[in-house]
Amino acid sequence: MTIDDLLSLIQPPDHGLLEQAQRRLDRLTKPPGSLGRLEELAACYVMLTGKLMPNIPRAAVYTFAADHGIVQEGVSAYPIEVTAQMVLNFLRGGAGVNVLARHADAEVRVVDIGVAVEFPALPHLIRRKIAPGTKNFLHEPAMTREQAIRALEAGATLAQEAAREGIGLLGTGDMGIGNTTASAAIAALMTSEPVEAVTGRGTGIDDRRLSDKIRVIEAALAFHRPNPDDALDVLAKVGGFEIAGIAGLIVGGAAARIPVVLDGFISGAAALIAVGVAPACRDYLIASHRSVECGHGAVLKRLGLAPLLDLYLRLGEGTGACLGIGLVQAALKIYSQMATFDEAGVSERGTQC
Ligand SMILES: O=C(O)c1ccc[n+]([C@@H]2O[C@H](COP(=O)([O-])O)[C@@H](O)[C@H]2O)c1
Ligand SMILES: Cc1cc2nc[nH]c2cc1C
Repeated sequence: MTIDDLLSLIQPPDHGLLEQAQRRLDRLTKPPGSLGRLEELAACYVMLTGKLMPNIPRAAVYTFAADHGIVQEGVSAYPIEVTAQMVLNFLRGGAGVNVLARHADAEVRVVDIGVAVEFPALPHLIRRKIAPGTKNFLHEPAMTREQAIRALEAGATLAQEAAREGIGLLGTGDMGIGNTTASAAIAALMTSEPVEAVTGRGTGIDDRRLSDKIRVIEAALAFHRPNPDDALDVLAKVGGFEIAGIAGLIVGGAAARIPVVLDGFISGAAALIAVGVAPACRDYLIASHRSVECGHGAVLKRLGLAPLLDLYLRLGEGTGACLGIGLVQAALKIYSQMATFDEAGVSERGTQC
């Protein structure tokens, strides 16, 4: 199914269901609203999925891995080989995202959508490579428009397959040395913030590399002049394959009525692309956390999302998404397992106050 086909499938949320869910929450044995954003999460899940009494959903975090030609400009603290090495770590279950996914009872699904290394057939690696890394976008477009569309469609198809398997909650994750540079370029364009306001230290670069990174992004944007009203143009000129895959997962998730829990800065940049391509998918997004990466606040503001957590995370992989998934699951357990005032024989508030 193409992205254009999916656009027509994204349904606007049913606000009547939001009210019905809130009425149930208000009958539970607690002062109304006292579980704060957990109540909001449960009611939103009901509204988005159309299920008034949902089961606790099976959750899957998709960690999209890809490489970036822009690393030739010295924009990361780590060498490009780390992307492929971390893919193997994910597959062995030893990375941060694996640990937090186990904690949240979520599955990690690792997707090679553009790693520079050709992997042998490895159990559980989802092979969707569009190309062995992007081009260096200081000098040429990161990818062709056709590649951008194929990467988006690969992500969207994964979401649709997940829906058919009965997955009821999706998480986004990324692995790609150099991808905070691509994400900052997208963030600057799509939030209209100056490059220096949305460019951070990524894996931990020093002051000199940070100012070089800012200059590289400014030069690339001046060279390509991507059109911020054309998300595919932005993605193709300065994006990355994992960013495209995540954007596709979001669009496909929304089309299948599955809420999508976003990870950090890279997932935020991907969400800007997804919303640019399909504005209606914004409703299906849940921001797990606000990353240390300095552009993430502006990205979330532009998306109109309030992060659930602010834990000074900056790992990526889907680690924050796992924590967010745990909160959605907690919210749905409250919604479905807490006793009502009637069931528990607890007195509701009288009129005396
Ligand atoms: O998720 C985030 O907010 C985040 C912030 C900083 C770095 N990262 C991770 O670090 C890698 C990119 O950093 P860099 O410095 O190579 O651009 C990539 O694999 C990301 O998953 C992730
Ligand atoms: C070790 C390492 C793990 C990561 N996970 C996501 N990005 C990463 C970058 C590095 C360098």
